Amino acid sequence: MSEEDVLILRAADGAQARLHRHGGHLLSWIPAGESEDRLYLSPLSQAAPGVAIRGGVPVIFPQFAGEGPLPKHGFARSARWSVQSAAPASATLVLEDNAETRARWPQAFSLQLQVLIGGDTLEIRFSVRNTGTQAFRFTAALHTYLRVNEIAEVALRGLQGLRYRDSAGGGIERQEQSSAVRFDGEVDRIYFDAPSQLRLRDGRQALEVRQSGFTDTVVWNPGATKAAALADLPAGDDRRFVCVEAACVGNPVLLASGASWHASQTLRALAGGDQVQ
Ligand SMILES: O=P(O)(O)OC[C@H]1O[C@@H](O)[C@H](O)[C@@H](O)[C@@H]1O
Repeated sequence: MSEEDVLILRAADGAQARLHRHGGHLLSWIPAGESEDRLYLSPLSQAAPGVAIRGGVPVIFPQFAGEGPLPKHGFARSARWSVQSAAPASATLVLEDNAETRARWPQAFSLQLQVLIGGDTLEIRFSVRNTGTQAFRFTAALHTYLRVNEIAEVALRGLQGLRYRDSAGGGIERQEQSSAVRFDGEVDRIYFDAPSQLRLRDGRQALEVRQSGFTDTVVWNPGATKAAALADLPAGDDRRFVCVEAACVGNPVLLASGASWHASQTLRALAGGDQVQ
């Protein structure tokens, strides 16, 4: 990955983050007082044109997965973003429509991704402005790869009772029965009308995952078999992350000409994962 396109954030309290202009991609986040990354980033990631970085926080826009005619997960994650501002503890990146995006999707838009760090918290604010003369619809997500020590020890709480689409199980709709989602093989689910707060624990450490403006939460881990087919993931690294994605999939957003849509995902590092339920 070309280092000249990487932005480094450092808060006065020691929190750190790194972003890449390719995809407007958050690569890394280390909370204050910690020494290890809370995000997973594949060492085989590439930031090449048309390719998405594997790990960190890919920005999915204007189409989640295969929910429309565009290439999987849309084009924002592999487009080159501009830096609007960068301060020690925050940065704002922007992507506007251009000849390349209009060739794929004939809409005028301005995307803004703002990353703020400090203490135990990372906030990612995402906004979409319709700068054209006609309304458009989109689906979107912040496809966050959370680093975990061992996937078998992971429990994700807060989804019990929710309706979800089981994408790994033929797209059937089910209702979550368990108080904690656990990972034993492929998990690929879109939880609809998700709560604003979830908790992820993996034995050693825990995280609070909040979202606002996004209506759904996608939970994904490829499991060993599907991971083996991902050329940009080292063998065994499917055990080192779980994606908890703040998303809008079930009800695409309809954005009128001149209107803006705002959403965010916030991560808070919690110490002592074993004690956290
Ligand atoms: O390999 P990609 O294109 O980054 O997609 C990763 C995964 O992204 C998730 O959001 C989807 O639910 C999965 O179905 C998909 O496999």
